[in-house]
Amino acid sequence: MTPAARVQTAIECLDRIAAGDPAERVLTRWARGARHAGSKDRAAVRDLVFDVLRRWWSSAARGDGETGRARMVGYLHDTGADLGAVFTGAGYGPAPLEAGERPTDAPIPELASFDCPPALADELKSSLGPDFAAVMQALRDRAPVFLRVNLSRISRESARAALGAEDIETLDDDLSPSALRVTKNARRVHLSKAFRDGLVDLQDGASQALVDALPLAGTTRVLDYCAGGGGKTLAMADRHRARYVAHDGLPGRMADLPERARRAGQSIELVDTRELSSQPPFDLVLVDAPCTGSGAWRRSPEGKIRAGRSMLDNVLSLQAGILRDAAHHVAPGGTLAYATCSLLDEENIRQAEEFLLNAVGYKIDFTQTWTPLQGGDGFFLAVLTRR
Ligand SMILES: C[S@@+](CC[C@H](N)C(=O)[O-])C[C@H]1O[C@@H](n2cnc3c(N)ncnc32)[C@H](O)[C@@H]1O
Repeated sequence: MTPAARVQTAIECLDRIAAGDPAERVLTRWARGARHAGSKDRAAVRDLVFDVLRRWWSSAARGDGETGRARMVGYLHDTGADLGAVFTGAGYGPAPLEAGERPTDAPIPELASFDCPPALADELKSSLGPDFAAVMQALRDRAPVFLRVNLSRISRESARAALGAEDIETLDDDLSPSALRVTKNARRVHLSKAFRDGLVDLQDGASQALVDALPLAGTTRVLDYCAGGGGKTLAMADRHRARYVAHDGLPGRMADLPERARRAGQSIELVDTRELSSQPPFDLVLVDAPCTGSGAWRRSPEGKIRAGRSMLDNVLSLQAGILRDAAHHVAPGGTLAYATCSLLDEENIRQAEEFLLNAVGYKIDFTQTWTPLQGGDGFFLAVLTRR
C-alpha cells in the first residue's frame, strides 16, 4: 500500500469507530479483507487510527469537522505533514482537498487542545489539580513500550545485553528496578529469544512500580482477584516466592496466563469464582479493578472517546461490589490492595474511603499514585490492612 492508501484506509476505519464499532473489531475486519496489506501496512494503519483517537477533539477542531477525513486532515496538519502530497487521489489515496477543507491554525478551544473528553473534564480537572494540563497533553502521544525483566532469572543489565544482541535497544527506567524502556525495534520484542525464554515480558513501567509497592514480604498465599492476562500476578511471583492464585470475573481473560507463566517459569493456580469460595483466606488480595482506564488512554485511546458519566457510574458500582467480594478472601491481619489505572479520585481514593465506611476492621495503610508524567500509565494504589 502507498502511504496515501494507508491514510485513506485509516479514514474509513475512523468513520466506523465514530459510528460506535469497537476499534479492534474495525481493524481486524479490515485486515481480514485486505489481502494486499502486509504486516507493515497493518501496523501503519493501526498507528494512524490510534494517533487520531488520541487527538480526537483537536483533530476535529483543526480539520473543522467530525468525519474521519476531517479528523485526519486536522491530525496530519498538527504533525506538520504535507497535506498536498497525501490528498492527491492517486494510488488509492484520499481525494484532493476541496476549498472548504483547509485545516485551521486559529486558536481552538482549550479542552479540545488538550484532547480532554468533555464529559469527564470536571472530574479530570478536580482529580489532577495543577497537573491537569500536563497530563492531558501527555495522553495525546503514544505510550512508551516497557519491558519487565524477570529479575529472579536474569539481571536488568544482562537482559538489556541479550535484547541488544537482537538489535532491540532499551534503557533502564527509573519507574522500577525491573523496568526497561524500549527505544528501538519494539515490534520485534515478541520474536526475540529473551521474550520467548521468559526473561522479559511486556508490562507498563507504572504497573511494575505498583507491584514493587505491594507489601509482599512475609506473605505465603496471594490472590490476584482481577487477574486478567496475569501481568501483575507474574510480576508479584517474580518478586516474592509464595503460592499465587489467579481469579477473574471473566475467566476467559486469563486464557494466556498459563502460557505466560510457563514462559516465566512460574506456577500460578487459576480458579473460577465457585472454586475460590472454598479456598482458605489469603495473606494478600490484589484487586486490580476494572476502571475507566483513564491512566492508560495513551495505550488504549478508544477509552478516551467513549468515556462519559454513565460509563463512570457503571464502573464505580462494579468496583464497589468487587471490593466487597474480594474482602471476604482476606485473612485476619492480611492486606487488601486496591488498584486502578484511573486518574479519577472517584474511582480511587474515594472508592477506597467508601469501602472503609462499610467494612469493619480495615484501615488504610498507605496510598500511592502514578501519572503519565512519570513516564508510564497513570495508576492508583490503596493498601488496606485488616485487623
Ligand atoms: C484492569 S483489568 C486487570 C488487569 C490485570 N490485573 C493485569 O495486570 O494484566 C480488570 C479485570 O477485572 C476483571 N473483572 C471484571 N469484573 C470482575 C468481577 N466482578 N470480579 C473479578 N474480576 C472482574 C475483568 O475481566 C478484567 O480482566
